[in-house]
Amino acid sequence: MKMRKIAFIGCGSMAEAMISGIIANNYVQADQITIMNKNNHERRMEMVDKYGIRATTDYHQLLQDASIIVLAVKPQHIFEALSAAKPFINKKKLILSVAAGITTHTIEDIIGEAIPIVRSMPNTSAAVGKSATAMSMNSHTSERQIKTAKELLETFGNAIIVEEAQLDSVTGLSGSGPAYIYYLVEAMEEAAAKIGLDQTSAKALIVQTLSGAAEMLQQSPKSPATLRKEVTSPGGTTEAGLQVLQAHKVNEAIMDCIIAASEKSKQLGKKLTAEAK
Ligand SMILES: NC(=O)c1ccc[n+]([C@@H]2O[C@H](COP(=O)([O-])OP(=O)(O)OC[C@H]3O[C@@H](n4cnc5c(N)ncnc54)[C@H](O)[C@@H]3O)[C@@H](O)[C@H]2O)c1
Ligand code: PRO
Repeated sequence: MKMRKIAFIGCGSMAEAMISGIIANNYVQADQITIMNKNNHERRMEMVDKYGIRATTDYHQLLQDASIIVLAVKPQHIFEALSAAKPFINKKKLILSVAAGITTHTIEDIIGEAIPIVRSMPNTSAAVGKSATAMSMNSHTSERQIKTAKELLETFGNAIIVEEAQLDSVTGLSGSGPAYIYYLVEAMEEAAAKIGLDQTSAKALIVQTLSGAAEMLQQSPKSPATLRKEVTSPGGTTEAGLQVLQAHKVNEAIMDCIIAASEKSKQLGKKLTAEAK
């Protein structure tokens, strides 16, 4: 177990997903994590009670002993949060941002100092230790700090290192990705009800189907297209279903969806960079 202290600026859904993974994996003791949010006292207390972590409303208290500062506020609140935190940030502390679209350059500009920054994009499956995370870092981040950040991110899933320019694409693909899957499941549940299946049976069948398909994709050397063809008997039921997806151009819709999300990540970054100047 590491002795370092971790401060979370922002304690919403992404921070909670990360904290639960960090604690479940004994990366640090719960009381080495301190959180702060904007003004939601109840939420802070809920997190303290649930995880045994600390909470504060004071930036000095939050950051004075922290060696890792996790930035987990919405992109539009980064400027405000970092401006308040700035007096307590120095180059000995590692900033680990999860904010969509916000570049390490923008963070450095707001702080006004050359500090180590890791920018990452996890997803909410961190809550069950299954996040697909990508990370990149600025040139002030040491090898040791890169290792530290990767280890921390790996407490709640897989983490890969990418070029920072690729992080907006990662955001559109896997950062937002769980939502696309949940959207699909919502539709599958509605369909199941329409064709006469009860909710409990439908949920069990859908979840096992998803997890089985994910396991196949992981374990089998076959491509997704080959695996799809193996389910699709000529003239059979799957073919009848897939024809409807093709008629609705669902593959194009999915591609457009991921492109739109990654474009939005780029725009969020540009907007904040412009505002920060
Ligand atoms: N939710 C996701 O699926 C997901 C996935 C990957 C990355 N992210 C990124 O994580 C970040 C947080 O997203 P979220 O979904 O957890 O949002 P959220 O709205 O659930 O949480 C945001 C938190 O920031 C706090 N906050 C706002 N302004 C603040 C300030 N000035 N000082 C301190 N705290 C402040 C809020 O009180 C809240 O606790 C975003 O930047 C988002 O891009 C989210
Ligand atoms: N959730 C955040 C958003 O929707 C970032 C990736 C997933 O902006």
